[in-house]
Amino acid sequence: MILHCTWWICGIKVKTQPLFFSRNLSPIIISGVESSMAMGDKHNHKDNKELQPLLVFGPPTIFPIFEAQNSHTYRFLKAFSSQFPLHQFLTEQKVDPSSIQVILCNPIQKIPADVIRLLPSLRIIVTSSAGTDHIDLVECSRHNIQVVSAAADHAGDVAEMAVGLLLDVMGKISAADRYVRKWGPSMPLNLSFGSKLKGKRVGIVGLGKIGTAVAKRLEAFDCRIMYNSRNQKPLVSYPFYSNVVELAGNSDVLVLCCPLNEQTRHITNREVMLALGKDGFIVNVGRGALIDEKELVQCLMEGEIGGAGLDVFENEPIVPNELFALDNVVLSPHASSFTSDGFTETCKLAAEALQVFFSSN
Ligand SMILES: O=CC(=O)O
Repeated sequence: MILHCTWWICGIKVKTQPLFFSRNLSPIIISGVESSMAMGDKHNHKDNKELQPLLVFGPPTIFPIFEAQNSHTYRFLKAFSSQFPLHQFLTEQKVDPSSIQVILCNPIQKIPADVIRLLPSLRIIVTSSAGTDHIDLVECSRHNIQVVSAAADHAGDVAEMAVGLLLDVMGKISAADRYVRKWGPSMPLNLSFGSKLKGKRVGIVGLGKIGTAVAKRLEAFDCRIMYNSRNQKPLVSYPFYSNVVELAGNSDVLVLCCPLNEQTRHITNREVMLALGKDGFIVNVGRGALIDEKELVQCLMEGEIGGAGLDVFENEPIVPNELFALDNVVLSPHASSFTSDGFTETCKLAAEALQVFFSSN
């Protein structure tokens, strides 16, 4: 059987094969970090039936990958090439899946059980994310495959994105930007007013490292912080709500920061959004499936909530079309942790993880 990886750039299938070999000549799949920049492109891989690769890494991307010397993938490859003698393939390649020992992936690229079963020599999966919900961990443990998160400590980066999305959607900054770009000399200023963040009641769902970093930053805006998490935290003085509907009912803003698991999937549903109310805002920097996306789209379209700032989506990189037409939504391509500094650190950690693995196994 032949493993065939295809990359997409700006919706165009390119014959670029991001495969290279580690020092013991086991192929490593680079599954490209830029694929997380893929939202908004209609030509996603689901639409393309002409080619049926076994694995499709790198759905349509916004930026050219291999030309851009400062692109994430380029830097990712470079980080590895200082550790391993790499042979990077820039033309279409076919690889025997039984020789693959390593997968490098980001949180958008699902590694389900059937992919794992296709790779009998797979020994380690290194993900650039803190979350591992995109990997079938049960199947990995069944086959003794190590899963490593190489995410740098990016709580601060994610928190900054959360605050940015919130300021943007409440202040209508992106909507205003779109408006000004079409602004002719005779066009009246008719953009509706935004809301201020100062003094708002903010309910944080998941008060871990990221949630705490969000709270700290929002305190500077005189926001009143409250939270929901699995358990009340004894050393935290913010009001605790064990029930998310009640938290929403007492908040002007909900910020979702918790990991995705069976307890948190769709933790924000229509009932929560109705409790938040027509002037309420939601920011999601956790995982798309923390919100029931269909119900979110409906609530946004019907004005049941004021707006949403979303860095994550339920079926990335697919974004519901309805959202593109809405001005009360700000969209970001699961990019909160990809600051330049953070990503450099992640590359280093991923390279170290592989080095440690191969020197001790
Ligand atoms: O999504 C990003 C992460 O899990 O680190």
